[in-house]
Amino acid sequence: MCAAQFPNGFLWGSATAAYQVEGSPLADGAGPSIWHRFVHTPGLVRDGDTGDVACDHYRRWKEDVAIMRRLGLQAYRFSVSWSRILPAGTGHVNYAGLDFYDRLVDALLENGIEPLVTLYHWDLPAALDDRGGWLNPEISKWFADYAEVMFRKLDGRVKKWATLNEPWVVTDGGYLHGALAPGHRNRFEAPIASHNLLRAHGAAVQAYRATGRHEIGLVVNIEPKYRASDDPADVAATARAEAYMNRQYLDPVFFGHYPKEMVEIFGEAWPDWPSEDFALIQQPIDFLGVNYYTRSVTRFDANAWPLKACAVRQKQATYTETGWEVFAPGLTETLLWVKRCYGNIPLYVTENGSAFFDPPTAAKGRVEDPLRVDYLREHLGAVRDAIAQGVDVRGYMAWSLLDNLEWSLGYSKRFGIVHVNFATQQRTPKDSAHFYAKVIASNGAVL
Ligand SMILES: OC[C@@H]1[C@@H](O)[C@H](O)[C@@H](O)c2nc(CNc3ccccc3)cn21
Repeated sequence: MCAAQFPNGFLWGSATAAYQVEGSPLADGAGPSIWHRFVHTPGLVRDGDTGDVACDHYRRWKEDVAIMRRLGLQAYRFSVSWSRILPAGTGHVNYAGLDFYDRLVDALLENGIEPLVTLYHWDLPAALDDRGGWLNPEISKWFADYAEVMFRKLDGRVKKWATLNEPWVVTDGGYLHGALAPGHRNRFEAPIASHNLLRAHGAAVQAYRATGRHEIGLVVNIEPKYRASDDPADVAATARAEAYMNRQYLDPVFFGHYPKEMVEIFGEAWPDWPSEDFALIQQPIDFLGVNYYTRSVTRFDANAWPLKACAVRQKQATYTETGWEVFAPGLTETLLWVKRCYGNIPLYVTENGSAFFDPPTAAKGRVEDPLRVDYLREHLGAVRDAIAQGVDVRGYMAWSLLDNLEWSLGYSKRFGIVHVNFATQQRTPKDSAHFYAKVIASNGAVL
């Protein structure tokens, strides 16, 4: 393999998530999700933005598949809205909701695009939140039953499934700091939600082994932690941050136990877990999805709750609109770290991307986004470097296909390689999309 090339069969794609792009949250019998509730609670989302319309992908999916085809995408990672399938989260199946994903998958396959399906990307049915949601241990069965409905409908046409997207964000954002749905701020709830997310992941993998015939994995966000100094307090803070964000989910799945730092971080709020839970959590998976955006240079901070650690801004670095340092070597390091710590399990970079302000371009039909092109080029080079060092990376999904609802930040941050005019819903591939198309067509040789 030439150093400048990616392996034959490397899977080039892009990614979205249901609540961020679909719109029509209650159409055709769908039930509300916790994000539908969250965005309609005044003051929680910037500018009062909601996912009521978003990118109108629920209605414009054919147009969006055609855009993917024109860009030469080989794969499309998307998530299923649980409450479209099971409006109350359990029980009655809403066949109109199933039909939407059935048609989308068929259209992708007809256009030579492989679907990668995420079962949970943060949009819990509101009816299940009313029953405790991720705090109720029964959710492992609720989730497995939902997953089985999807497996029976789509498995075979869908050959790569992911149970959860970023359990760390679900817990840290939704239960510890409260910036994301369902907006709890409770250090006793966070570990329970985390643990039940992992139990639900394990139960869904078990269900897949009984009904599915292809591959299933987990998607985690990994942000490599670099210590700000050799001061023992900074070294310890960095170890806590790495355990909390990067190992809290991988250690249970691969080793059957939590990092030892979790007790130190949560103290009395960290329960003694039933040992039988880890047999469920440790179901073997076929691949790991890694979402990488940035790194964190980390120091001790006595006031930073609960980690007593914080990030140190880097003077010479470029930062994105979300305040994340552009640091492509961190992606190589992350992929090598996963291989070193957990073995050479097949990896997909399931999300990588950047939010930059896209200045209005004089040329009609063109959106110049040079900073996003640079970010993409540098990070694809980082993936290639990890592959050259023996990491089994099998694909890359650019985040995101479309500008979309950036959760509590509303539409203020644009990650898309395709621009969306939310007033008209017009899609315009950005320069980054045209660059990515050339990368795909050459299997990375243009990098
Ligand atoms: O923020 C960009 C994307 C977001 O739109 C996706 O839905 C989500 O999967 C996603 N995860 C990250 C990385 N993790 C993260 C870290 C801190 C706060 C929020 C997300 C970035 N993104």
